[in-house]
Amino acid sequence: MAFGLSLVERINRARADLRLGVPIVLSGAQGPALVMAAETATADRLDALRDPGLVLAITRHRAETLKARPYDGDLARIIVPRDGGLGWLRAMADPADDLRHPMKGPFHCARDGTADLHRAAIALVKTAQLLPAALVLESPPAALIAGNDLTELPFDLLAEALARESQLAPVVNARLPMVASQAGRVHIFRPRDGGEEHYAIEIGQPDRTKPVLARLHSACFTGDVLGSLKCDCGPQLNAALAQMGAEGAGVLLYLNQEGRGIGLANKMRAYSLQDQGFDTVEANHRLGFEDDERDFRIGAGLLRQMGFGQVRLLTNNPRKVDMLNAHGLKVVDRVALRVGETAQNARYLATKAAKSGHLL
Ligand SMILES: Nc1nc2c(ncn2[C@@H]2O[C@H](COP(=O)(O)OP(=O)(O)OP(=O)(O)O)[C@@H](O)[C@H]2O)c(=O)[nH]1
Ligand SMILES: [Zn+2]
Repeated sequence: MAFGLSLVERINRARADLRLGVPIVLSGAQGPALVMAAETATADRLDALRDPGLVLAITRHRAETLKARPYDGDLARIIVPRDGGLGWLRAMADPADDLRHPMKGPFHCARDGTADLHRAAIALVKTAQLLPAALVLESPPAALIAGNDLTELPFDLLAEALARESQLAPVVNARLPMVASQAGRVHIFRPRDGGEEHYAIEIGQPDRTKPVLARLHSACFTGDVLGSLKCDCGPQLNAALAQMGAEGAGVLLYLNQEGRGIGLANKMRAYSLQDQGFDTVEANHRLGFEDDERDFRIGAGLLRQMGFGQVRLLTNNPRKVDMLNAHGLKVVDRVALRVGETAQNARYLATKAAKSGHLL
């Protein structure tokens, strides 16, 4: 292994930079481009980037709300107006004040050239769990790059690197007696790509030659820890563990994909939009996200790595069944998990059934 930084290591550095409001460089055949996340951009750096060619890349979902033209299909490249300051930028990225200030346009959108660079910039900003909006300046003045020690990524390799299935290394496992079962064991897995750690809770000693009772649970701080009434996550977590305890065997994967993969801060933004009347899917879209940003391959990879080939899957989500079947697991049975319905989450559950294909 070379001593210098690998692409994955550079990507992690770039992610940290973007979260801090530091620009990064995407370099390609057309020369370098500067990228900065709209959410964390500072006024000084925005001023330094100001140029007639400065573009704000947003996803088609955000563009739809803003009534900007997504000439590139999945995204729009809005030319940053000369008087577009930090307030304008934040309001473009963050829908919090959309209803109070609905008319932000008209916008001029770029349609020449390709948007591959902008697409890669948005993907990277998303993996930093920031709002999916990125400032992009192609062909920047050399003085902005030279000597500024900015993290540089080869843009042509970026999309593939970000889409690659993450490999998880087992770190440690230890016994954990729980209310649901005395015979609990927690395994910690760490992705080699620098992403979030994920956990497996093994109950008893499941026979690897038979289908195991399994659950893929996505982290929900509000539901799992705080007892939120807005979703059914906490009761689902406890019911799944209880069923595994009662049967004496099972495996629950606790995947750190909070808010269906958008992170807790963005989920709270979505909750705030839900208080303005939007449903769970509409709220994600207004923020610029897909309704589900989770990488379901992680669960399949973890189960395989732990030696499981067949599962009885506790879920109401047919996408989880399809994903496991497509990635080397055999779902021999889907076990429904309907618990924790409240007056406050009735609309949320109805929306998941109507729009996300959840089974009632
Ligand atoms: N973005 C967003 N995420 C939410 C919202 N409510 C709950 N979540 C997240 O949704 C995820 C729920 O995941 P799961 O329990 O795996 O649920 P599921 O995909 O509905 O499937 P099953 O529970 O298996 O039927 C968690 O990551 C929660 O944090 C919301 O309104 N917006
Ligand atoms: Zn939840």
